[in-house]
Amino acid sequence: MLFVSIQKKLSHFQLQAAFQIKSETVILFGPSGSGKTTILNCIAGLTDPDTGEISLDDTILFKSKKNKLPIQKRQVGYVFQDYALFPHMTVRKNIEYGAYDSLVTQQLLNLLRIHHLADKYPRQISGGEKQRVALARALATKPGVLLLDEPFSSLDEETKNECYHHLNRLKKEWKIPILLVTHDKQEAKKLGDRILSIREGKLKSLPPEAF
Ligand SMILES: Nc1ncnc2c1ncn2[C@@H]1O[C@H](COP(=O)(O)OP(=O)(O)OP(=O)(O)O)[C@@H](O)[C@H]1O
Repeated sequence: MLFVSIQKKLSHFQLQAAFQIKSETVILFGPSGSGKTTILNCIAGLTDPDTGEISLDDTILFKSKKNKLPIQKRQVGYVFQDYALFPHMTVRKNIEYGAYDSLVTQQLLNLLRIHHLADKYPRQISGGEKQRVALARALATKPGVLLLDEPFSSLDEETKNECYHHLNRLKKEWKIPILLVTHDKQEAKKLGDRILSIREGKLKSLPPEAF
């Protein structure tokens, strides 16, 4: 379980976030600049809260600026908005980078149905395929939590639906907490078990029916 209870002063408001995520997909939904990426970055360790606590199962990720786990030890899988694949590496090498063991790369290539792309470079594959490679790369480290920052925003409807299908399959097989940022109500409905709405750094829990 992921536990987050943090405070951080941002330029125009105070971020105050408190939530827990079990083996489920929680959507973080809110306008631009409301603090969504900052929450993900605090969990991943790319930025620090001012105060608060973040833990994953029995491991404390953050308790204070002096008592925190380094990024590489956090077991957090993070898929950024722009995928950030390494352009000079093949799909297989991208996934192998930081992989837990060599078997896992092949399993992920199969699971996400991208085995036929293993020897191609990112410039040679489509947006939806890149998206699946980015997911595979994040999962190759066997993370205890998966963070997704608007990963499907630049995809067409058909490719989005395909990615939703893969993500829902992953959720069932991996049983880890997934926190997904999106602006898209349909996406929130299709993927979310729960929805956290955020406005100026304050969170509110919404049932999916409210959408
Ligand atoms: N380290 C920081 N210190 C102070 N303010 C920050 C810091 N990082 C981000 N901000 C500000 O905090 C606010 C929230 O930014 P954040 O990137 O978390 O929003 P977001 O909800 O992810 O937006 P978007 O949907 O546009 O990506 C913005 O006004 C941003 O300028």
